[in-house]
Amino acid sequence: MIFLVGFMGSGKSTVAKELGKQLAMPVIEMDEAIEEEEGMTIKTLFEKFGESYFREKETTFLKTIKADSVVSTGGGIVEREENEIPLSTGKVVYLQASWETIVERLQQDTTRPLWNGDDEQKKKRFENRQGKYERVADETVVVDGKDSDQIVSEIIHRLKG
Ligand SMILES: Nc1ncnc2c1ncn2[C@@H]1O[C@H](COP(=O)(O)OP(=O)(O)O)[C@@H](O)[C@H]1O
Ligand SMILES: O=C(O)C1=C[C@@H](OP(=O)(O)O)[C@@H](O)[C@H](O)C1
Ligand SMILES: [Mg+2]
Repeated sequence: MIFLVGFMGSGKSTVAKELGKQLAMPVIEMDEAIEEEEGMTIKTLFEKFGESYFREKETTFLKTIKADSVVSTGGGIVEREENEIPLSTGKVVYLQASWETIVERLQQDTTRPLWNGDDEQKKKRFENRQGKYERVADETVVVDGKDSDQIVSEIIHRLKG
């Protein structure tokens, strides 16, 4: 199992697809799976039931993953300490992006419920999570200025070595 972790916009969903292809492993996109189970978008789910409801679903789903796969987690997977147990059953790869990269990529984004409010609030969330990603990571890959092919190659190289 390979878990990709990192802040919103670090490229987990994009990289997971490519990495799965290259390694011929199934890809599990946690947000998509939760959207299917709940029959609504993450955005609507947050609006209707709030963040803690989503976190429950996220933790429950994470625990059910059994197949050897590439898992694209949501950026908030590190918000609950109990998620560290299922994460520790696989290799955790942290896609580390700078604040500038995140802002550039998510400037126009309206789909992520926690990518809202003023910049200071968003940056606080970003800074608060850095140590948490580092804590769960087996490997850290800096993504700034790299395309997904480069990132995928680097992940494969790291996991081999
Ligand atoms: N290596 C990359 N270089 C430039 N843009 C990227 C890269 N990886 C992803 N993106 C773009 O950044 C945005 C967020 O990517 P996404 O894979 O959804 O991240 P995450 O799942 O970590 O939130 C998307 O618009 C995506 O096309
Ligand atoms: O960082 C977060 O708390 C979240 C990140 C999102 O996934 P991405 O990291 O793929 O954007 C999604 O799970 C939800 O909107 C909450
Ligand atoms: Mg994603």
